[in-house]
Amino acid sequence: MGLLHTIFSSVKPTDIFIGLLSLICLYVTHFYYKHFTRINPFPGPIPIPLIGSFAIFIEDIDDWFHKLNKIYGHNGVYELNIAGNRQIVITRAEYIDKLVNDTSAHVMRTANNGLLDLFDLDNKGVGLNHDYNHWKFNRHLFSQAIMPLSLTEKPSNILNPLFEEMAKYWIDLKQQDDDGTIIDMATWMRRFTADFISLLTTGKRISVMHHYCQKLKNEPITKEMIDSEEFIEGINTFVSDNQIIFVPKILRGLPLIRPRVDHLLDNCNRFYGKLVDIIRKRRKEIEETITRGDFDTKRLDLLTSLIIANTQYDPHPQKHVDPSLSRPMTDDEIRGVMFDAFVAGTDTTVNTFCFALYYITHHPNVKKKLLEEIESVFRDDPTRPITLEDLEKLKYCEAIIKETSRIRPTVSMISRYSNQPDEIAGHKWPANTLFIMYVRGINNNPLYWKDPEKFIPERFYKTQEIHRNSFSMFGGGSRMCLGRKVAIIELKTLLTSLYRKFDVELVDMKAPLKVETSTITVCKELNVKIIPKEKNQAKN
Ligand code: HEM
Repeated sequence: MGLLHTIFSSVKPTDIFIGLLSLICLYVTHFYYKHFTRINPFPGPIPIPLIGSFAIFIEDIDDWFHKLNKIYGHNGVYELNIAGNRQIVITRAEYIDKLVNDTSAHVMRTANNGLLDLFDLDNKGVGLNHDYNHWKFNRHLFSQAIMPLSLTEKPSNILNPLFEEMAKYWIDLKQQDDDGTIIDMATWMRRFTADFISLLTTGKRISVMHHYCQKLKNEPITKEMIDSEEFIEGINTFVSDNQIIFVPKILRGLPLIRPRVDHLLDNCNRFYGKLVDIIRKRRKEIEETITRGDFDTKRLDLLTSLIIANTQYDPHPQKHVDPSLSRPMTDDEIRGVMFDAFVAGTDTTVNTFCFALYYITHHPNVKKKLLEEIESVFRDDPTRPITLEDLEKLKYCEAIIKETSRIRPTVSMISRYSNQPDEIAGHKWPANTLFIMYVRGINNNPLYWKDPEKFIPERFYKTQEIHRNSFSMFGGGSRMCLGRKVAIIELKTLLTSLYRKFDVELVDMKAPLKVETSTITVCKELNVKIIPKEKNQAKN
């Protein structure tokens, strides 16, 4: 004790300061030594210790990637350091082949050194699940529940009346002397897709569109209105700020980061609670219908399919070679999958739809061709419900959706994490390397696309001329989007329904798209004027 006391009492504040300074110098020297002696050095911004590239905290991440692509991406690979993690960004189609098509090696999406476990996402659901066995089990059951749905008229049977309902609200909101209604399409679509996914997954609606309309009409606030707005808020907050989940644990306590983590955590826990409530209620309803003997296995929604999968009530019991896939799901596992359905299945469609609308309104020739196609398919009755057969015929509409996703993808960065040594882009990489496929860069690379900045849906008619892997809307390989078929049905139905009934004008033709990127590029606002067709024709 005496000796320790003597040592500490002889330490002066300047000694502590010098000690700390030496430690920092050592850390910084070590950081840059590692940086400048790294394997396969590729061009990219010089990182700052601990932080990496500071720009990520101040710029829109997609715009920043786009800018870096122009400066460093000429040879198809550049690199970044984000919060101490090296990321290899791939911008050439030929280099991503192995990442998307080698289904066995590149299954993981992240290094899992961030806060995934704090948010209970590291081994839950599908999208961010880092535990291979849990991911495989969840993906298998999610796919088994959603894929057959997309081959039936079920999505269309939900979408048709839901659009009619939304159209009624818009007309209802029109001022008497106006020829149309000015709406923020992004806000409406967020509500439409949430109602759609809720009906598709649970068979029940959350009526967010209805409550939003009540709010716009200044009707008295009810508990249902608050509940449904909270539901939307739960999805929106996660979509807008989920990047914070990838911040390394060591940085969590920093003053700029802690409040964002706490806010998102609070939001997630509330949203998880709502989903668990829905699942428990449905389990109870199923048990009651089974006891009464009127359980209907024909009208299954996604949630019911997940609850009864691999139980004696499963109408399509499957024998698996892999016995780990044959057990029923727990409520907690179903909650993870339902969370993905709402988070991955709503905003992606909203943004693609809003971007498409923006491009259509800026390209009268494209709009004209779309209207002609709609006219030719619905010549018999322009007001009848849209069927799967109609959607098959709407080829130009599909080309517009693809061209929109090429020029302005809503998911512009897709990651793959290699936990074993690997060879990518002609270089050998050690285990634990994170690769980012920069979709926007590849989709707009003049090597594969003539005049990439021009909006030309006709490109997608000549599929044989499209360079392999040069267009990615739904990713690829074993982690390819599970909702891709539903998404295309939804987008085609929405565009067709909208242009059958209304004409659409942008409120400000000069304004650029208002976007913000987290892991996806979100359309913040799209103000449009919706003019009912009869009125517009009368005016012309
Ligand atoms: C226009 C709409 C959509 C777009 C652009 C889109 C895009 C994507 C992309 C790029 C991925 C990553 C694929 C990869 O890593 O290779 C993905 C994953 C996923 N998507 Fe979609 N998606 C859309 C709609 C939907 C819908 C409607 C659902 C469900 C209802 C859905 C569910 C999922 C799920 C669960 C994953 C994670 C798959 C996994 O990690 O195994 N998506 N999506």
